[in-house]
Amino acid sequence: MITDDPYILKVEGLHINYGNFKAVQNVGFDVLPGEIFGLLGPNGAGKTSTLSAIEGLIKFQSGTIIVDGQDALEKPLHARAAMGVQLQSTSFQPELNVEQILQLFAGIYGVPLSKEKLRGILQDIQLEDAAHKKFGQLSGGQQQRVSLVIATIHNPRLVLLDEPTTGLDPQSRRQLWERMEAIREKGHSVLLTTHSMEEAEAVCDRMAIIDHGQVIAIDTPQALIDKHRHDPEVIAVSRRGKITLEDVFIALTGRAVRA
Ligand SMILES: Nc1ncnc2c1ncn2[C@@H]1O[C@H](COP(=O)(O)OP(=O)(O)OP(=O)(O)O)[C@@H](O)[C@H]1O
Repeated sequence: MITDDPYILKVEGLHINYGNFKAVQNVGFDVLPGEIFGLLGPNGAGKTSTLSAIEGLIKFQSGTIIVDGQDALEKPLHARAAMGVQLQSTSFQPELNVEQILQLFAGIYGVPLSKEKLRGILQDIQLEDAAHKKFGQLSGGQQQRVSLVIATIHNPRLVLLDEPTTGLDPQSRRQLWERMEAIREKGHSVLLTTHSMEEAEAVCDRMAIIDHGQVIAIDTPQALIDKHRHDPEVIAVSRRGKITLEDVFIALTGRAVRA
């Protein structure tokens, strides 16, 4: 199915079950070109499951996922070519060094990688001196930079990042935000999951809050605050007299800690 819809990703009526457990129920949202879109939700809400279904890594029971105008089930290769996915560190062969990993993935995506281009990439991610280090020997921030380069090496229109800044120091986190914004400036899009309200406010153009496998709100971070700032529950959870996105999030998803 080819569509001329304005979005780069459209998810509709997505249901994901693990056995009898309904992890994702009727989830729907879309991501526009040149947009950074955040998926937020408490632990176990269904964010990673949703991302994994979009990436084609897990089967879903029903629903539609359209990537770059094509149904991801009907045209999985087209969908994958349009997407860049951040891999887990366990996806990298432990015996390969940074340079070899970049060469390997450039080869997989059919991207020519001359010595100059490779050097340019390493310079850009400040890893010239670590080119011969194995992935596991890199710091968390360095690993994150390599993962993002690999996810974007084929210049995909949509980049999917699952909690990309968890564990990063403020400097690395800022740099990653700037890299996401550079993707947006090209007119490409980022879909990320995060637990950080600060991150959502700093970089997300729009966000969806997912709870118990269902989308309970979609809007810009500021619009969510403005819409709910007078809700009694939001006022009740607020601290120091200031209403924040986190207050709105906790009021909407409840104060109970998830398993
Ligand atoms: N392979 C699986 N088998 C069974 N249950 C699973 C599986 N993967 C996830 N789940 C369950 O599905 C629900 C949604 O999990 P998911 O990882 O998508 O949530 P999440 O929002 O990404 O959570 P977190 O913020 O903790 O990463 C959870 O209850 C989880 O325990």
